[in-house]
Amino acid sequence: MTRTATAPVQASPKIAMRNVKKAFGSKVVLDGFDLDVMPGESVVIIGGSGTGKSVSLKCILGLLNPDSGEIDIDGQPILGLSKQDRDAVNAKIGMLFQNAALFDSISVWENVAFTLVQGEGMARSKARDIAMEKLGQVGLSAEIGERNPAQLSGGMRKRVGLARAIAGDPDIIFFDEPTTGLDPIMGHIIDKLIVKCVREVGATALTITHDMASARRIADRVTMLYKGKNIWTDRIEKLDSSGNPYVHQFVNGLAEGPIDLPILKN
Ligand SMILES: Nc1ncnc2c1ncn2[C@@H]1O[C@H](COP(=O)(O)OP(=O)(O)OP(=O)(O)O)[C@@H](O)[C@H]1O
Repeated sequence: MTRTATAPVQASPKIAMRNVKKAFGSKVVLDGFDLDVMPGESVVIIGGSGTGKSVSLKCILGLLNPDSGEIDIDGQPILGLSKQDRDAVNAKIGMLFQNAALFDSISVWENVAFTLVQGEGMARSKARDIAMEKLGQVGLSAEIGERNPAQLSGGMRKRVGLARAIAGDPDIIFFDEPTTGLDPIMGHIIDKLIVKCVREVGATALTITHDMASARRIADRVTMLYKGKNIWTDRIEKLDSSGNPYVHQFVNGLAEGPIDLPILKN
């Protein structure tokens, strides 16, 4: 980026989470989660199973209400919004679900066009054209668009889920474990498609994963969640030289280290 010496540009975050706390009964899951995601940036949240990665995404989407803290999107506080205002915020967000979450009772293109038709009231013929274009962006033909999702492999279903996530040209895309259930080669292909599509749409991306190979391919920055807090946040290139023993243990999948594994206590 070119900047003039006299006018430094300091963009404000697309997503800002400040001291977000969330407990379920006595179980504290988020205990002061802080994260800024800048416009056009791809941030990956890593952390062990049950550390609250999904809970943090659900708090941004309004599916869960934090107990305290602040979440802003485009500088606007989004906690406590009316349903109508919340829906308007969520209309800016695309989501690729872990299992792709396709409806098997309708065709592939109808899945991709679902929000355009149901949410935005777009005419079916126009929505179909957009769906076919988005399927093309993820490398799927119009012939696939006419098929039933049940006929597709896991990798193809992920591509359809990605096409649906970008169908509305969202400002923000969430990726929930995008490579789970895929073989390493298909995981690599999906990661490359994610990077390409996020760039083409010009979106800001937030991904949760424990697939470190995937994180390295798609992240600009990474934050590690442990015991409800971000214990380390930095550029992905710093992952192997973090100097943080928790990050080191997690990234290298070591059985020995400082990470407290509740499962070993049962
Ligand atoms: N609606 C809920 N009610 C009660 N507990 C919940 C609820 N949602 C999540 N939890 C608990 O919060 C903790 C964090 O869950 P979360 O799904 O965010 O973990 P995660 O880091 O995404 O894990 P994984 O990598 O295994 O998907 C878990 O102990 C989970 O049981």
